[in-house]
Amino acid sequence: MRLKLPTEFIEKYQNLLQAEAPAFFASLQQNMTKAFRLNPLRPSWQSVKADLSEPIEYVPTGFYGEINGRSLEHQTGYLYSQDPSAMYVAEVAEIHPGEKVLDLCAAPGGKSTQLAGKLAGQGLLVSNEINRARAKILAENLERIGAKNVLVVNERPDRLVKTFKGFFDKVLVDAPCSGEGMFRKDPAAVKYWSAAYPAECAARQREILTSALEMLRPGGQLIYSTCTFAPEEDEQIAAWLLEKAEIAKILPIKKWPRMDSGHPEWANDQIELENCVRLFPHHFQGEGHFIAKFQATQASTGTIKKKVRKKKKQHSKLVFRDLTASEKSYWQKFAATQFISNWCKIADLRVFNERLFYYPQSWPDISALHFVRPGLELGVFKKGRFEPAYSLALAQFPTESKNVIQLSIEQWNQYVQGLPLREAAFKQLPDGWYLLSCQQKSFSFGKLTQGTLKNSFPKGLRLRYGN
Ligand SMILES: C[S@@+](CC[C@H](N)C(=O)[O-])C[C@H]1O[C@@H](n2cnc3c(N)ncnc32)[C@H](O)[C@@H]1O
Repeated sequence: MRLKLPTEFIEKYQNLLQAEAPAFFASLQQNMTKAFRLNPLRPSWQSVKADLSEPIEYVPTGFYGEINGRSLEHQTGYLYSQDPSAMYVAEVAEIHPGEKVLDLCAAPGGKSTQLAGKLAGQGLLVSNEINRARAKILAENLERIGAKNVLVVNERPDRLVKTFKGFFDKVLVDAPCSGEGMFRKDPAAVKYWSAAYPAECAARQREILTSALEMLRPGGQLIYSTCTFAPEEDEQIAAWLLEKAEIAKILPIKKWPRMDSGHPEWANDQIELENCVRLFPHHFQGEGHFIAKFQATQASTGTIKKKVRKKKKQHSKLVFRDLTASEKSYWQKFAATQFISNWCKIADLRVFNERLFYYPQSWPDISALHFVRPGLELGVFKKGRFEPAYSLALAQFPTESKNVIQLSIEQWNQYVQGLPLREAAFKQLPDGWYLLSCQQKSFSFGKLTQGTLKNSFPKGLRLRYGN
């Protein structure tokens, strides 16, 4: 179906793009280019079952093509579907394992899952999403890829500053925007658009960025991106950032073939704005993105005077605690039967609401914040026992585990629909918890009792399967 573009949108881009405008408008009527990424956190990730015949040159883990969201490979976090232009943002961030990284506007997690892969389990990723429902989806996506060193929080950016002032090596602001690059994917974005909308979004972006700068360490890097073409939200925001005392300079971004430079003439003519990158759908295979990268000064951050918002309500201080002696023994017993080599030291574990989390002491205390995932959930203590969590199964490889049951693809399909499994062969095995694996991909823990594998697959995820 032909997309009906608003007249003011057409006039605006006719003016800005001049001779290129017809090609730009035509590209918005074309089909989207589908792509996906492989997950380097998984063992043998390069030999996953998927069509890898069209690699994306600027993303080492990226490929053009469509994946099946219900496939074993997707459900066990080997593959992630993502717009090819959105994939360049995390590449630009040039993450090194061990860094402390904030993804401030993170749901549903396209960039966070990529950033977590680049951290390779070292350092810390804090993924924040302001919208609670979206934050839960973000947590699920990060769980699925088996990320161990990620905190998922659900806060307004200004509320994060007290906890994380000057803390991060890198902050990504993939800002809420007027979404002009989403027109092809989501025609509702066209209906939402008005000539005034980019300026409204820009005001919100400035607010978010003000908080982002405060959380950057001196000399750290800020990566700013949008999926819109509006100069008000792109070059003009970059120009505004360049005027900030905290920003030393705008860093050049490598332009691969068909990537455009920023347009200084669409802001204040500062030539440095050419360092930004624009991905236009009439030049580039993808929906469209704008990316800019900034270096913070070596001086300390956090000098900006911000509007102080009134607190709506004081929420109670959440309590993380150390394990009790009996919890320690339940956990140690479970770990001894499961792990070939135990990567969770007791000192790195904390209990919150009877749930056990991998949350090393070196990580900042997030108990004053709303959060969705305070570290990797390992399991829950119930009366006199420990039950391992789904998220631990996704972060644990069959090759690292002692108690594994290998299931066929048919059994996997039944199990993820919530069904128990009964097999004669199970009767030979001792009762207890097993890591369930299919084609060497772990997907859940299951409790075996007298030959029946009870179903422990999370109820909320079961509904998404079925034939
Ligand atoms: C472009 S989307 C992020 C996409 C995500 N980075 C990804 O790659 O999957 C922007 C996100 O910002 C969130 N957001 C909206 N208003 C916000 C605000 N005032 N502060 C922070 N985030 C906000 C939206 O809910 C949305 O999830």
